[in-house]
Amino acid sequence: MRKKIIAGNWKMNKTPKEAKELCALLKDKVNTTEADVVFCVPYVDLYPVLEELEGTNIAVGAENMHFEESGAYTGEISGAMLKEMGVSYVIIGHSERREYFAETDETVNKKVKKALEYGLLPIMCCGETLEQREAGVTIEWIRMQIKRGLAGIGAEDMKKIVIAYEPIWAIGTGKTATSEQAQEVCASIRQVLAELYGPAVAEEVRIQYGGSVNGKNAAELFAMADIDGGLVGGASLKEEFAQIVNYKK
Ligand SMILES: O=C[C@H](O)COP(=O)(O)O
Repeated sequence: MRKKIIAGNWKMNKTPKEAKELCALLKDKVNTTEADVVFCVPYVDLYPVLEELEGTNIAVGAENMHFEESGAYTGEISGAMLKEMGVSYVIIGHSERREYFAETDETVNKKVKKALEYGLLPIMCCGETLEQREAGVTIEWIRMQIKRGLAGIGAEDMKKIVIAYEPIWAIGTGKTATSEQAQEVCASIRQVLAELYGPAVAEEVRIQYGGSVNGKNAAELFAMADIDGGLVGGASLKEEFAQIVNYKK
């Protein structure tokens, strides 16, 4: 049985002071779940959040990292820097990074490899646009993103990676994929993982759904056979996140 993993992606929200306040509001309320809980926060919030969450079961993640070791990459952050701070997870290839910061499956692949090298657990994102869904190419597109993102990664490393399926049309729009739509794609991701790594590895990998997850729809989405939790944007910035994390209660 796969353990659920529910991660908040704060995106470009919360100053360090506000980050501490949000942690203080949420930590006791989310520390009680059986699921793994991760707060993925802006770089400048990592220290205050790590400090505020010390002694809880809540893990801390970054929202991005660079694929190079170090060097002349002004404004970038390396895997080594994140690891030394005590960060556990890192989101890689979010659709907003692909859209606004020219990330490609190739850079995603390099970042996933570098994260693993530093013992960071990647949350690798994939997802289709509305046009792709309407054109009926969703599964084909997702299969390609998964294969390219994971190129050259071995089975043992694969077990450490979390895949987040986020249909772009459902992000921040209030338009959630139905649980059947989300399940269909998550099952197809597990299928491609089985083809690449064998069924045993595919069964171990955790696949999240993301896109307008909220306190009301979380239980139904997370009850689907191949959905092992969520990557939550907007609702992770408020008390509602506790409701999502405690979806069983
Ligand atoms: O990473 C999180 C997703 O982009 C979902 O964002 P949302 O929950 O605000 O739709």
